[in-house]
Formats: sequence, C-alpha cells, structure tokens
Amino acid sequence: MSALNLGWHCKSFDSQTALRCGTYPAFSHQANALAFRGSESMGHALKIPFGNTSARRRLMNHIHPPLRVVCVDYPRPDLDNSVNFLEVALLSSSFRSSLRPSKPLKVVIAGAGLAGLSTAKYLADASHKPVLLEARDVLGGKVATWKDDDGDWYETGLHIFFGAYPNVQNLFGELGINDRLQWKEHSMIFAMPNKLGEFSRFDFPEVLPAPLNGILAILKNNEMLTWPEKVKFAIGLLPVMVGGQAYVEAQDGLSAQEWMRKQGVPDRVTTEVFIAMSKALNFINPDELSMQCILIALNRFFQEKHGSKMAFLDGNPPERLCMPIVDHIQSLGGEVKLNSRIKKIELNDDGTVKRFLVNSGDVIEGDVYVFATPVDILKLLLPDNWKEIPYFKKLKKLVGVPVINVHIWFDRKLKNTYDHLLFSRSPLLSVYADMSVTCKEYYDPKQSMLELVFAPAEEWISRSDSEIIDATMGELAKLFPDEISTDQSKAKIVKYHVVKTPRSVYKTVPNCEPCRPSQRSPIEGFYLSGDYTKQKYLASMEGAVLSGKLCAQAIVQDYELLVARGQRELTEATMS
Ligand SMILES: Cc1cc2nc3c(=O)[nH]c(=O)nc-3n(C[C@H](O)[C@H](O)[C@H](O)COP(=O)(O)OP(=O)(O)OC[C@H]3O[C@@H](n4cnc5c(N)ncnc54)[C@H](O)[C@@H]3O)c2cc1C
Repeated sequence: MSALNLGWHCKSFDSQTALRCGTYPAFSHQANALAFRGSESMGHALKIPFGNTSARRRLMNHIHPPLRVVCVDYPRPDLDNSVNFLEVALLSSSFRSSLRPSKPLKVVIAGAGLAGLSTAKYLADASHKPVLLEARDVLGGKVATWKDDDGDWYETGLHIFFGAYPNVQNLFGELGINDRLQWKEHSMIFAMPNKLGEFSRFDFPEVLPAPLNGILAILKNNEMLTWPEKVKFAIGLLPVMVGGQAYVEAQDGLSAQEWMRKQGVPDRVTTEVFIAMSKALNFINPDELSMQCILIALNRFFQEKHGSKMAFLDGNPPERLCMPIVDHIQSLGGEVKLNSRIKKIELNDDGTVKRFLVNSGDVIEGDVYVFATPVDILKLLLPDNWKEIPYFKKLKKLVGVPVINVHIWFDRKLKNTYDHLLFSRSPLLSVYADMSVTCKEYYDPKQSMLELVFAPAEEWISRSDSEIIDATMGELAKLFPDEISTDQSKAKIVKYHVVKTPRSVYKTVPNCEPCRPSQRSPIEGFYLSGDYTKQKYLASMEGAVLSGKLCAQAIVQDYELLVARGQRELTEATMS
C-alpha cells in the first residue's frame, strides 16, 4: 500500500514509513490491531475486528493523541488494510493536511439528504471538490422540516438517534456539535393497550455491560411477557448467538412472523413486542418485515452497552445538523445548491455519464457523478441502456414504503407522558413523543406538541388530513384516557400538520438484501449513496451517513482510474 494508491500526493509524509507495519503491542491479542506508524508520530491506522467492542474501546483510550481516530467502529472484515488506513487518514486533520490528491476531482452529487451530505463531506475532507445538487429548497431529505406561519417546526419524520450509531456520532464529533444530541434515560417504554393510559418499561441498568444490561431489562419486565414466553423467545434466539452474523444474514428470506413461528416462539411475543418494533424499524408489520432487519437491530442493542440508548436532536435537523455539514463542505471549497433537481442523466457513447441536466436547464459536468436520491427516484431517471444491467435491474425490488408523520398542538400540557420516545402499540400509530418536552428548540412549558408516526400507512396515504387527524385522536384517547377524547371535550387541538411520504425508506421485505447495490456501480465514474445501498446498518440515518462515507471512500480508492479516465476523454475530445 502506498499513499499514492489512495489518490494522494504525499508532501511531508514518508509513504515508506507508512508501510512499516507492526502489531500494536498492548492489544494484539484482544484486538488484532495493526498499526501503521507515521514518521513524525502522526498516527496509526487501525484494523480492529468487527464486533469486538470492548477491545475497540480499550484501544481507543490508548490511541496516540495527535490522531483523532473517530471511526474505529467502521472497519469491516471484507475490507483490506488500506481501507482502514484511508478511513483514519480521512478523518485525522493533522494527517490530512499533509496529504493532498495531485488533482482534486470535481464530484457532482444529486440529493442533499444525509447520504449526499455525508458523501460530500468526506470527499471535501479528502480534498476533492463536491458539488451537491438538491432538488428541493430544503436540506435533509427525510429529515427535512418546515416552519409554519407561527414559527413552529413540523417534520418529515420523528427522528431518534441510537447509541449504536457510531458513524453519526463520529460525524457530530467531527463537526463539533456533540452537545446537540439530547440523550434520554436508557429505557424503552411501551404503552399497554389493555391497561389504558399505562406504560411498561424496559430499564437498562447503567452498571452492567452488554448484553447483561439488556437481559436484565427483559427479565425485570413482567408486564409484557410471561416467564415461559421469555424462555421460549430466548431458546428461539440461541441460533443467533451461535451462528452470529452469518446466521443473521441467512434469515433475510423469512418475515419476522415466519421466523418466530419456525423457532417455536409464541405468537404473543410477536404481538406484544415485535409489532411495535417492526413498525418502528420499517413502518410495516412483522408479517411483512424481513427477520434479518430485526436481528440486525437486536444484535446492535445486545452487543453495545449503550446501543439502545436514545437521543433527540435539540432542534430542527436542517439547521441543527445539515447546515453544519454544509458549512464544513463549503469551508473546504465544495458547493451546495438548492432548487437544483436533476431531470436527466446524459450519457457518452460508451455508456458513461456525460453530464447531469438540471430542471433550470443548466447542465452540470464533473469528473465523477453520484446519485444520492431515494432509490425510487434513481429508478425513474435510469438511462434506458443501463436498465438491463443486473446491478440496476435488481433495484426493481427496492420500493419506498409509505409513512405519515402527524403533529398535533394541544391547548394544554399533557401529563401522561415522558421525556422519551414512546411505543404506542396502537393499530394505527407507531412511535410518538411530546416534542414540547423532549426537544430543546420545541420546548413549551404550557402546551404539548405530540409528534406521531402513523404506520402502516398504505391504506391512509391518500386520505385527507382531517381523516388522519380524527383517526389519530381515536388512538390518543386510549393513550391519554383522562386528558384526550375524540370530541375534544378534554384537551383541544390548537392546530395540526400532517406530512405524508408516499415513498420513504425502502420496504425491507424478505429477500431484498441481495438487491441492495454497492456504492461503486459497474458504470465507470458513477456511484450510488443512500440508506438503501449496501451497508451494515438498516434504512436509517446511520445507514445514510455510512453509505456516504463508503461512497466517498470508493471514489478515493478509484482515484487513479478516474484521473486516467478524465485524461482519456480529454485526449479523445482534442483529437475529434
Ligand atoms: C417518518 C420517518 C421517521 C424516521 N425515523 C427515523 C429514526 O428515528 N431514526 C433513524 O435513524 N432513521 C429514521 N428514518 C429514516 C431516515 O430518515 C432515512 O433513512 C435517512 O434520512 C435517508 O437519507 P438518504 O440521504 O439516504 O435519503 P433522503 O433523505 O431521501 O435524501 C435524498 C435527497 O435527494 C433529493 N432528490 C430527490 N430527487 C432528486 C433529484 N432528481 N435531483 C436532486 N435531488 C433529488 C431529495 O429531495 C432528498 O433531499 C425515518 C424516516 C421517516 C420517513
């Protein structure tokens, strides 16, 4: 490996020294860490086996101070050392400043959701020039929000950050905005449909490591599952513990409900716990959701002590999260343009991308092109002669799932609520929160604003807002029996906003995992980013951010190829 292979021209860093590879002595056993040592102690590049969290944490505490190794969680067994090295180098500011690509690439990216923003951010970090084009007048895609005439925010979706989101947390750290995550008590709180107005909690004890904290949280909760049900569920989960990741991946062919039945887990476990979990994870029920999706989430929660700990952003995501990313991109010479909808991908004779056509009539050319739009949009814009390529053909199975986000402002402060996310366990609703309590910017001492995810929404997406609000009030009357009634004789609605997303994250039905594309497409110079692309997290903010990082990484890895391609095109243009 040499730094040049990664598309960098070394100025003050001796690539030969970088090649000197030794085992990091204190942790070789536990972590099998490989260290590449820079000539001026600039740092190490680390390879740590996937999943070994305690070794990783110990290692983090001993890393040489000049190097901010912010992504040690990222390395994957299928990636080689150079990728881990690159990853660290990308994020270490002292290291980065000593390494520059000999010719920065102009990378045109469609879509400023978290995936597009992350792609642009990490490309800018690697000294390339991203040009990020967003169709709408708002940043963030599925985390976009709007201000109404009273100055109140309403959102595309109620968003929760988990402890098991290392790439998101690294991003916050790199931007210096860690304090914007408002962490809540380490608990999961479920409404009790048979005891109106009551809740049941799973409390994760702080003193215990994972998975003991999770096991104890489940054992201590006797309101939702009986002891025989817990035992049968634990037995059902044994193959996951024995088979690990390979077993988890092999369960993609089964729905959650099918898997539970196959493992002899009583249906009541599905009804009590996994309807709520499926709806929270993918806005669908367990008879539709791939079991792999649930097992991935459970694995993260059981492997990491704070994996299931939840945080709310302290305000609206476009300003509190997306803008700092944009500022960062622009400070490094990148560009971000709103109201720039790509309407056509124009091709060269050899089938590679010539340019993007924008709705304004502008044409945008670059050295490299990235699509970071939802998969449904990509499919609509695919050039005809790409459609039969298996990589693109497989996308047919990935289809966005409908979901509705409801906001209701009441004339009073509701009491039967917590400073936390709540699982409604209602037929029409998924999770909800009183945002006037949970989120600093939305704080209101006098009035509650409930934000609720309405799912599954297939049958409701085309109904009127007032019908949706009426149905929501019917469910709220059960969650707040003393405070809310459908005729509004108790708490009164001051106003509401309903945001419908007919195609949100891809519907994670059985057998769609093999259809998820890698970030590097078979078309030279064309890449994909987005939560639906291949990465080990689900369709989530973490998945979107990681996909952007992987996309930037693929481009940096392909640097020499991409430069050579640019030169070839230049020569051909000159000759013709
Ligand atoms: C209701 C709801 C609740 C959610 N809750 C959570 C949660 O609690 N935790 C969590 O981790 N995740 C949650 N998610 C999922 C999370 O929001 C997404 O996984 C993530 O934001 C997707 O990011 P993305 O960049 O891949 O896609 P998007 O956010 O969809 O970004 C794509 C961007 O491309 C733009 N675009 C589209 N067409 C074009 C075009 N032709 N030209 C240029 N730009 C274009 C879009 O406008 C958009 O900005 C939730 C999602 C929803 C809908």
